[in-house]
Amino acid sequence: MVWTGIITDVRVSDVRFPTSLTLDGSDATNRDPDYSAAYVVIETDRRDGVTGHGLAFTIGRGTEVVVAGIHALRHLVVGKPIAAFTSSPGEFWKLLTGDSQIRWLGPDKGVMHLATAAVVNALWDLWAKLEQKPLWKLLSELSPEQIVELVDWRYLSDALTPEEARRSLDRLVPTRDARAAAMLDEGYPAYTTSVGWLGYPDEKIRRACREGIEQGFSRFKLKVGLDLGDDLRRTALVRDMIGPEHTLMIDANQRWGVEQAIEWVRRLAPTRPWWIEEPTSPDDVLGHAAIARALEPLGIGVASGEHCANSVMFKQFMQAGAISFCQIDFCRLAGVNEVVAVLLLAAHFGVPVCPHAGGVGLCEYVPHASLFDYIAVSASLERRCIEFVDHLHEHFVDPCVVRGGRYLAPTAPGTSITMKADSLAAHTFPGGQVWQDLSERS
Ligand SMILES: C[C@H](O)[C@@H](O)[C@@H](O)[C@H](O)C(=O)O
Ligand SMILES: [Mg+2]
Repeated sequence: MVWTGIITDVRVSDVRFPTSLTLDGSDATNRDPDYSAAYVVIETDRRDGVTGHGLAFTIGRGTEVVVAGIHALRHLVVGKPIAAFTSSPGEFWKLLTGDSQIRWLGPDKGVMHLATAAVVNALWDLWAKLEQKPLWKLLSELSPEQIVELVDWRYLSDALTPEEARRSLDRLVPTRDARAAAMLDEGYPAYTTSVGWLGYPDEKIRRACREGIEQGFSRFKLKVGLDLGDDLRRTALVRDMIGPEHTLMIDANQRWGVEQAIEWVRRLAPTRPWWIEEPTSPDDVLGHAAIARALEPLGIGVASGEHCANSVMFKQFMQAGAISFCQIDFCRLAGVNEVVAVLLLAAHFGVPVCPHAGGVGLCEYVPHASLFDYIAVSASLERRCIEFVDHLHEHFVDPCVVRGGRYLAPTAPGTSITMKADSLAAHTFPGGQVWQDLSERS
């Protein structure tokens, strides 16, 4: 279908939620996050008034810098026909990431990459709404050739060629429908991080574990990394609460050096964590590989990706055997196109993808990636689960739904990221009512 219409505007808001007041989202490095987003709305001249929404997740201060980054991309989008994106999304992605002057600010990393993610994902939201399909369905119905076209292969084809990717996608086409039906029936396995933010006192952790089990979760993630004594106590507490049959994961949010990570996690090993997440710098491929080698005999995997800058970095992590779980982030990578690139790489290297979703809007986004992965790319649920954090869903028009420890398949057209207008207005920084009230109180 060729969609008519011209993109007429890219509007951006700086929206922040004061989560630091309750320490929701806190970890050993990010001690007081205010879950925030640079929020984009793409407008067109179409009579149906359809708009494309997208966001880049941030944690408070600095959101204004991402907003400026999005403004810097305007000239690449405004005035373009919608069909320039929908007929060749891969070419459009290269245009957005390849501006001959802006590229100097990256390439493909940092603030401009976050800004690009918000814009790319807003374009996909627009397209999925026009098609009247949730994003996962739109992606899962693309042909293998169309999927391969989404990806910029320039820096990836030494590890995986587009022809190889197309052949493995081809093999799964006849069975896609059965997996899509299973997803609609059963949903996708989730794990919860809401039990273990670093700033939570023990009693709150106990309560959250009890609630998590009642809600049907079997996998629980706890923040570690600040104080070994606290970690020994808290990991034992969670293991005790969830019992030997359930799964515990731990997340250090980049707190340690390589050797320190190995020593610290060895001390926590008796509580049998399934993975240690972000043990060290997110850029240290060989450091992660060393940690992975040291912890493998203990049955502890290394997970990383929420700060992995781009698909080239993911390629190296996988080539080096440095991660046993790939945690794509829907808006740290430059949106859907680059997420698809990493899903293809992960399937090729046999690394399970367990998307990062600890933030505002990420739980809304990532089921689309995992459902598509299962239906069209990896066809496996083994060692795979999507993160769930139970915060701020009430601000979205089509919030994610998790039941019995599984994400239900999103059904509304788009990417599920459209925020309610009154939530957006109240949380806009610094002028929204919520921030006005807080500044009057202080
Ligand atoms: C600041 C954030 O809440 C992080 O702690 C969070 O993304 C976390 O690393 C996670 O894995 O969910
Ligand atoms: Mg994490």
